[in-house]
Amino acid sequence: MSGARIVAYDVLRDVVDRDAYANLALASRIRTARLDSRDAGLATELAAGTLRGLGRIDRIIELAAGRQAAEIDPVALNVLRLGAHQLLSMRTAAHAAVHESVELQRRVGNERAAGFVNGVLREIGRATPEEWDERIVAEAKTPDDALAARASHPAWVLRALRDALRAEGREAEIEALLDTNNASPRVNLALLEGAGITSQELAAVEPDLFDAVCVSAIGLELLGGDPARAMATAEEQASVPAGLLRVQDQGSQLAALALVRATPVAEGERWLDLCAGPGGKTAILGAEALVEGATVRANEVSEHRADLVRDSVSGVDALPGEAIEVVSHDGREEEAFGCGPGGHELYDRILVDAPCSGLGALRRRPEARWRKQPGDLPELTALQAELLDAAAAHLKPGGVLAYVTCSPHLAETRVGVDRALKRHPELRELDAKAAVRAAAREDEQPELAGEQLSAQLWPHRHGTDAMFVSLLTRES
Ligand SMILES: C[S@@+](CC[C@H](N)C(=O)[O-])C[C@H]1O[C@@H](n2cnc3c(N)ncnc32)[C@H](O)[C@@H]1O
Repeated sequence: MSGARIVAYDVLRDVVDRDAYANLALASRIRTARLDSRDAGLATELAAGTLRGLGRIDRIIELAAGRQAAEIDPVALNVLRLGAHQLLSMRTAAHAAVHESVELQRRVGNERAAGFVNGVLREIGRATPEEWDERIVAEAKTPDDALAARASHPAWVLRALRDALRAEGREAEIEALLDTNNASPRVNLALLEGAGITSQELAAVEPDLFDAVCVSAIGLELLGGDPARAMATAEEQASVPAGLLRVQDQGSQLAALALVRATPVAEGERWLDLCAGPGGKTAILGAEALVEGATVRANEVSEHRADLVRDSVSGVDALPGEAIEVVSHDGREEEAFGCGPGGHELYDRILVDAPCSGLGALRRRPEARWRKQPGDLPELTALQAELLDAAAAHLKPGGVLAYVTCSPHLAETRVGVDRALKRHPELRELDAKAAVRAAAREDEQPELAGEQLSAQLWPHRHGTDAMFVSLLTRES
């Protein structure tokens, strides 16, 4: 019985039965089990792949078992899910997947259910994955249900993603997007200003570790292996200061850089990151601010996440220059902006990286699609509007406000921006597409569709999370 399979089973149970976050559970279980990097990779693919595919996998298990998933013993169901994922998506040899799953059932559950696990997985192994997909599609009630079942997304998420693509005339790309959401993304890194070496130079020094052919001007892709080890190698071999090479999605990099590239920066500018935790974009802004002669204040409502921001910017803070101020307040309150009684602080650039549904990062958060509900949206969009209003009130004339979400859901993107523009006639939208292009590598310019000035990035097109960026300025 391989350690990887036991870790994957434990993670599945942590996430499905105990509401844990898959990425945190994986890191902790892999560490405790002391898996080597090969087994860690296998455990990650088993657990994350099973969680992404849960909708499709459960449907197929139900057909093969002849009963509803809710009627199956929870331990055996999780064992079956891992086994089915190996048979349907990892193309593990059927005898190996069945044998390992039966052994796993004996180890973590009761012996009596081992025969049931054996029977259901053998039944699944009798047809090809394509034949199973035909069966689940055939019994779906609507075409949306059929696509949602095959591509393992809740139908409401599928519709929200398709609406956002349709707004750009790209509705036909929905299947490509859903398939990309189901694949493990490469680890992306950002190499911050102040590192003394560009991302292209670092990739040239360590060609076995990094590839710099990617969309963000400061981005790198990890070619494989452990990110922590790769970062340590960059420190040792290329003298990259600690904390300046960081794991970060490239869409997230482009969103932060777009705020800086939107207009020329003047010496002494004051920047505010209103919803900063855990601080990925704050670190980029801090490093850029050192070069541009600006200062950064980062605010985050949660004390714990404000501590994560402090950790995140420690590498930038160690560079000579102005330190980044990190505070913890509700971004809708005056204190977040550093206003004393009667005072009214204004900023040249404000980032509102708003709390959102996260539907743009489904690749990276394997369980997220099953946890979100359409009912979450009204509360989120109300909070996004209030944070935007508070930021607008503290934007200098001629300043730039970046409204960013890690979601392409129209209610959180265009609709939110259009409503804000109606509430604030003093605001005008800038060309975010141009700013995102200015943040991208010259030879990897992202193709950004749609007539609006805002920019929507897509996993299947740009290899990034589906980040949305709108840039607003206050008329002088
Ligand atoms: C999308 S995340 C920001 C990600 C971050 N900018 C980064 O790149 O690492 C949104 C953050 O907003 C915080 N938040 C939620 N409500 C808030 C509020 N009322 N005021 C300020 N921050 C808030 C959340 O705790 C969360 O850390």
